Amino acid sequence: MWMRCQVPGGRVVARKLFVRFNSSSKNRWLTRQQNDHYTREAKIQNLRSRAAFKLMEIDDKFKIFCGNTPQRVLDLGFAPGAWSQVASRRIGDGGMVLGVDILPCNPPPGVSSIQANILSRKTHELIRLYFSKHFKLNKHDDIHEDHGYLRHMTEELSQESDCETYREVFSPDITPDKVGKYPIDVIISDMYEPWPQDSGFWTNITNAAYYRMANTSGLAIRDHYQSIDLCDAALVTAIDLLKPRGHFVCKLYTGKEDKLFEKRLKKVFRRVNRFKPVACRDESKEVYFVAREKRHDVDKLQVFTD
Ligand SMILES: C[S@@+](CC[C@H](N)C(=O)[O-])C[C@H]1O[C@@H](n2cnc3c(N)ncnc32)[C@H](O)[C@@H]1O
Repeated sequence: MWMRCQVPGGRVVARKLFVRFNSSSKNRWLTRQQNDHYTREAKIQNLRSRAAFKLMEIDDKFKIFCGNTPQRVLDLGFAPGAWSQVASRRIGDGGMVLGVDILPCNPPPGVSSIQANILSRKTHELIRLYFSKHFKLNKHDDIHEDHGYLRHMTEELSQESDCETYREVFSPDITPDKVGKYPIDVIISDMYEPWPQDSGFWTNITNAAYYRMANTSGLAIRDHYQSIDLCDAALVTAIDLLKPRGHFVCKLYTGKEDKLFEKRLKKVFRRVNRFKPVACRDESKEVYFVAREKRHDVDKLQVFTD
């Protein structure tokens, strides 16, 4: 496989990438994928990954989406896009789905996306702008060229400040608060390990290890703590942007701090359930928290004070 890399001095060169698989673990992985009912079914239903079935189960049980109401949905860690597909099929006509992922990924039809790190404040601003101004992030123009996302790096955006899209997004004459302080009805977060990437390798953020958040390591403790960080980031997003009575779904790799995270959730939401969909692999340490009916007047500081 060839990869484009930046070398000191800024030059971009092509380098051959050698990936060595341990053949027995590769075979085990391939056999598991081929025999997996959900993987086959995802292909048949034109869904981007088997993860779609987890969200379907969650929604069937907890009724997160209302088919007859146009909801605004934020999908954190959306790539490759299966949850966004489920959300956009299950919300009412006129609803909006925005996917955010640190990796570049073209969103499914009807979904907009930002390539951005959820740990960055700039990302929160962009999410708010998207939902309040209703601009389309995946249209093809000079900012979104080729990739269907808006880059969140300030310096990149300011280089584009002459273009029409920049003015459309950031011009002060459009009221950002068109939909109020809390513009989102549902936040879903499946953030964790990167999906296997097959394009977009040139992108700075993909190759900059510093920005990459997590990758399942098989070390339960490490996976758990990194997962808790991402869950807290998703919860902060919910406190800041989710409307009162809104719903929140969040994946967690279980461990020592589950109870602490659940306690935080209970300060923000009236109803909190822990759920492991049948579609999760048995050996997986993941569970989902389904938190419904966000409380009014949540105090962020108080939520994170134990
Ligand atoms: C398991 S995948 C999500 C699968 C997705 N729900 C679907 O149905 O297709 C987890 C995603 O979280 C993303 N992610 C991890 N850390 C992130 C961060 N700090 N900000 C944004 N996305 C992140 C990864 O890049 C990866 O694509």
